[in-house]
Amino acid sequence: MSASEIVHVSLGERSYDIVLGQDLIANAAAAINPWLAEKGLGKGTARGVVIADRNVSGHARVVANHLQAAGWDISVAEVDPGEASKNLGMASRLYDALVQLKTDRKTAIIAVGGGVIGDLAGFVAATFNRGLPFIQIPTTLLADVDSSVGGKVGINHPSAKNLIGAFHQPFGVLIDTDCLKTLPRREYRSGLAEVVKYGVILDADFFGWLEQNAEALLEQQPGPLRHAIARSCQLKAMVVEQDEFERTGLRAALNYGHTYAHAFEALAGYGELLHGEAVSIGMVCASRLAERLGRIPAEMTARQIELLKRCELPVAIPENLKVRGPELVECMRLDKKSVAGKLRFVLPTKLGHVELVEGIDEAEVLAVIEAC
Ligand SMILES: NC(=O)c1ccc[n+]([C@@H]2O[C@H](COP(=O)([O-])OP(=O)(O)OC[C@H]3O[C@@H](n4cnc5c(N)ncnc54)[C@H](O)[C@@H]3O)[C@@H](O)[C@H]2O)c1
Ligand SMILES: O=C(O)C(=O)C[C@@H](O)[C@H](O)[C@H](O)COP(=O)(O)O
Ligand SMILES: [Zn+2]
Repeated sequence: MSASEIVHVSLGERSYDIVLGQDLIANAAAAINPWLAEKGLGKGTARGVVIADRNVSGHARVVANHLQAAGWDISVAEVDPGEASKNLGMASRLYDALVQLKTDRKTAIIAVGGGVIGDLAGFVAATFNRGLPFIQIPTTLLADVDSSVGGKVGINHPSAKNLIGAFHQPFGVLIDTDCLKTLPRREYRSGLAEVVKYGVILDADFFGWLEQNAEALLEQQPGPLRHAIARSCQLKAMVVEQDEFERTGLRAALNYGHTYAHAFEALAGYGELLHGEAVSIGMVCASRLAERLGRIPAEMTARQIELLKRCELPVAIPENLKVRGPELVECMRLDKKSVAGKLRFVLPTKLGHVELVEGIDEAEVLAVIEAC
């Protein structure tokens, strides 16, 4: 077993560590206790609620049993798996559970699961009692490389993704790659889309490395897997440190492909397309849009498509999904990057660099969808 590594996210008093390794959750207190102590929550106050879904109840039990054995007063709240659970109704049921448990401001919310659990539990942690300590224990590749880091938490509105939310940084992120051993293959591939995203938006060398290692990553070879997760976390941390609240436009880079993707997810019905699948198609659309506007050569889109295909991700809208036409643009208008009802897109300029662009003709936006 190799040693853990740490990526630090430097955000003043909201700073935290991402600990990455194997065989970590069975000894979670070793990481979590110091995180609580650093933030002024002493050992004697170790109280927590683990929030998980049914598919990860095994991993949640390992965490809960261990924390209990380590002296914590621990409870577990379980929600139904899947994107359809990331809503106000489920948040409300969790609030009820926290009331029942007499949750106080020193009770830590511990999210054990994928991005749905992290976003939902994080949103509840951000809002209950005006904010509870929050710990992320991701169990999907997507959550390892993206959703557990950076503090965006939230729930979907029926009309648009992540419309209701907050910025609520975790006290720490514990990534145990052994959890991925139980993850279905389709879900694993979905996470690869966000990994490819980092290469396109921030790091041409990393994109090249992914081209060299796509098959090894698909096979979950430990070395390449660990490098992909660590590099993704480093890149996300670097962006979040510079623009935590998405004010300057820098953090918007992480939204590459998401203006299209979020509309696909909402219109198809939450859960039909996995988030990473939608992001994969959305990146192809955004890249084609940049091409149509003369911002990049066709070769750059072709390289992305090739890599995404090798990651066994979709690069075109599936025939059976009714996500084309003007209603798609209406849905996109609800995107949080929009200003005064005008769409803004994250578009590549070259491999490893993107820009936030406004004033794009909607006919171009729609033309790209027809081509996808
Ligand atoms: N906050 C952010 O910065 C951010 C970033 C990216 C994505 N997201 C959000 O994350 C969500 C997608 O996250 P996701 O792809 O992890 O989906 P998910 O949380 O729905 O998990 C995928 C599926 O795998 C199951 N699962 C999870 N871990 C497992 C494991 N180890 N073994 C077996 N089954 C397991 C889950 O029960 C679920 O059915 C979307 O809602 C997206 O909007 C948020
Ligand atoms: O952390 C960010 O910032 C991101 O944009 C990461 C995205 O991968 C993620 O899907 C995020 O939830 C999108 O946020 P939203 O505010 O655009 O809904
Ligand atoms: Zn995403």
